[in-house]
Amino acid sequence: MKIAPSILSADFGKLAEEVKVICNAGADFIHVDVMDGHFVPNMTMGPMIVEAVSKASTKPLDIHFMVENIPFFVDMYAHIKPEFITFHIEEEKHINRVIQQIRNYDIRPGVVLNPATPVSLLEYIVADVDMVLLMSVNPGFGGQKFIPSVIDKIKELRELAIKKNPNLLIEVDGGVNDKNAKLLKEAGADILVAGSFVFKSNDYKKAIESLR
Ligand SMILES: O=C(CO)[C@@H](O)[C@H](O)COP(=O)(O)O
Ligand SMILES: [Fe+2]
Repeated sequence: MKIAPSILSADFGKLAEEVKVICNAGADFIHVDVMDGHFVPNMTMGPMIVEAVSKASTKPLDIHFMVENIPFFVDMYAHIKPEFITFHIEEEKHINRVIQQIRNYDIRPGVVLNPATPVSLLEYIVADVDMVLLMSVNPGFGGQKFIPSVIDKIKELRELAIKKNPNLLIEVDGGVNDKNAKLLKEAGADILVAGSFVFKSNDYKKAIESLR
């Protein structure tokens, strides 16, 4: 199981230090939540801050866009060279075009589903992405309560992936903790994002290990 701590819950007053510490504590990826104040009612990090995070990080970045006008954001953040860029399908009319736009930068594309968005919408997309991120909270904020219906969605997506994209990575984001991590793994998740569970603990390494 790979763990991607979300720096949304880190101390932004010492962000570079937090990134270095979390990398040494065993993070596999650094999950970066980019919010624009339109798609979600919160704003987070512009490209200059994400670039500073990337410079401090020894692990690849996993950028989660919660934004409108996705192609504009892809062009604005691509030079940072994250491992993944994921975007919400609820927002994009031309999903295949954006997937290709991300690939043209040699970045691995993924799509994100809100908790109420059905897996069936992925039938003709799943073969074209490297990752699907299933939200287990409504996006916008860290520290929210886990929505358990994501467990059935992971199982459904794993079935679809077996048929259409056996290498697909399934990532889960929102309210992940040491109580639900095992269920998420058993359902078929490959990568767990965790913000408050890791960054609000006194021992990041122990918190990451407990999720794994
Ligand atoms: O994308 C988001 C929130 O919209 C997440 O990545 C959060 O940052 C996860 O935080 P926790 O729920 O783990 O505290
Ligand atoms: Fe996220």
